[in-house]
Order: sequence, then structure tokens, then C-alpha cells
Amino acid sequence: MLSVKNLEKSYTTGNRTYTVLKGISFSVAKGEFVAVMGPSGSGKSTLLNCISCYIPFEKGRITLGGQELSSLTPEQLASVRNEKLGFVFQDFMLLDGLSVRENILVPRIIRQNVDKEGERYADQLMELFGISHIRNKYPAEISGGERQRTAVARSLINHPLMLLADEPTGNLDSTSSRIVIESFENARQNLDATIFMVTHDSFSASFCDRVILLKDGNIYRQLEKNIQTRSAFHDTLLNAIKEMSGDM
Ligand SMILES: Nc1ncnc2c1ncn2[C@@H]1O[C@H](COP(=O)(O)OP(=O)(O)OP(=O)(O)O)[C@@H](O)[C@H]1O
Repeated sequence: MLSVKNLEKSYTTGNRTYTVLKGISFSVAKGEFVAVMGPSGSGKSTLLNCISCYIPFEKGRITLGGQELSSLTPEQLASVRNEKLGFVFQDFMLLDGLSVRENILVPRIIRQNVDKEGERYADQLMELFGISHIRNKYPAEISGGERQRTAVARSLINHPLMLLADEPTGNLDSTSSRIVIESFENARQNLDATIFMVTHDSFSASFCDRVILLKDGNIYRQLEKNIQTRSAFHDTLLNAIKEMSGDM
């Protein structure tokens, strides 16, 4: 589904160039739920922005659904972003003047394909994420967790190859965070969704199949949940994060 090989990305500020991603390689399989964690400045957002086709990179290869991103024109990259990726952001990015149901249908409206199938799928997604009862409410009238579940439904409406989530629980309390993360799990189990999430929150990451720990632009470790329970995986993650920060 997603393959990242020897990815390098630098920024130039004034006459100084510094490398933020130093040759990163990993892959994400269809139906996997993967998180990236790491200290502030380790390059998590930069990595997500490269995969999202928002920023160019100098070296390496990103292949999404068999298509290599570095060979695409800016127009082609824009269509990968619109057609193959679904996005969930920390601050929800819902349109205030539209209802929950209308917000979910926005990506369809943009592509001018609001048909019966799209409307049925919006209803199915609202059912799946437990937000059918607020379908006619506006963002100002619903909770943070409900807003984020609306955003998750919106990100899936065009059947993307992959969901990219940037700190999706960053603005939520622990109860709402859990409900949002459970909606990702739900999407994976019921819709075979593939999810790649950047997070600071080890509790949210403990629901994932795999966690990539990034340190100073390199992959420090990749941790697989395998048969561990969620809480045992949470402990494993906390220990690895401690070790990475040099606390052990
Ligand atoms: N557009 C930019 N121009 C120059 N430097 C940048 C730019 N964007 C990010 N950086 C620098 O690159 C490094 C990595 O930033 P990045 O935002 O990817 O880290 P992060 O792991 O997501 O951090 P955080 O957890 O704080 O969001 C940081 O030192 C940051 O200051």
C-alpha cells in the first residue's frame, strides 16, 4: 500500500541547510493501523507532509498504491491528494455552516459526485461511528469527539487508499480520544481502511498494529503489537519511549 525507501528531506534557512529526515525506510500494508511517535522536532510532521504530497523531498522514494510520487507532476500530486488520501487533522477542519452530514459529503461535493451511493455511504459511516443522531447538527452544536468522528467519516467518503491522521486526538480529553481511536479501529475492521497516524499520545498509539519511533530524523525502533493486549503494548511503548529519551 505505502512504501517509503531511503527518504531524505532537508530544509534551508538563510544559508544553513539541515537534514530532517535522514534516509527513512518502512512500509504499511493494506488494512494496517500504524502510528509514528517521537520527540518534538524528530521529523514526524515532515514525514507526514511528504507522504501527503504537500512538500517535495530530495532523495528516496515514496510509493502509494503502486504509484511513485517523485515521478508525478504537481497536478498529478494534487489528484493523488484528493482522490487517494483521506485526511484527519488535530483541529477537525469542519465547515461551520454545514451540518454533520453535509460536512461528511464535502469531498464528494468537491468532486461533483454526490449520488445515491455517496449519500448511502455517508449514512453508513455515520451509523458506524455512532453519529447518526447528530446528522443535522452543526459543528458548534456538537462535542470535540463528535466533531472528530465526523472528520473521520469525511476522510473515508471517497474510499481513499489510505487515511493520514495528524495528532487526531491532540485536542480531545481521554474519553473522547478513546472513542475517536475506536472509530479508526472500526474503520479498519469493517472497511479494511489503512491508517497512518502521527501522535504524541502513547495511549492512542497502543491501539495500533505497529508504532514507528522516530528520533532525530531516523527510525529508532518499530514496535509490533502482535498478540499483546492493548495495555501490555502500552507498557511496551512507554518503556521504549523512556529508553529512546535516555531515561533507562
Ligand atoms: N518549513 C520549514 N522550514 C524550516 N525548518 C522546518 C520547517 N518545518 C519544520 N522544520 C524543522 O524541521 C524539524 C522537524 O520538524 P517537524 O515539524 O517535522 O517535527 P515534529 O516531530 O513533527 O515535531 P512536533 O512534535 O513538535 O510537531 C524541526 O527542527 C523544525 O523546526
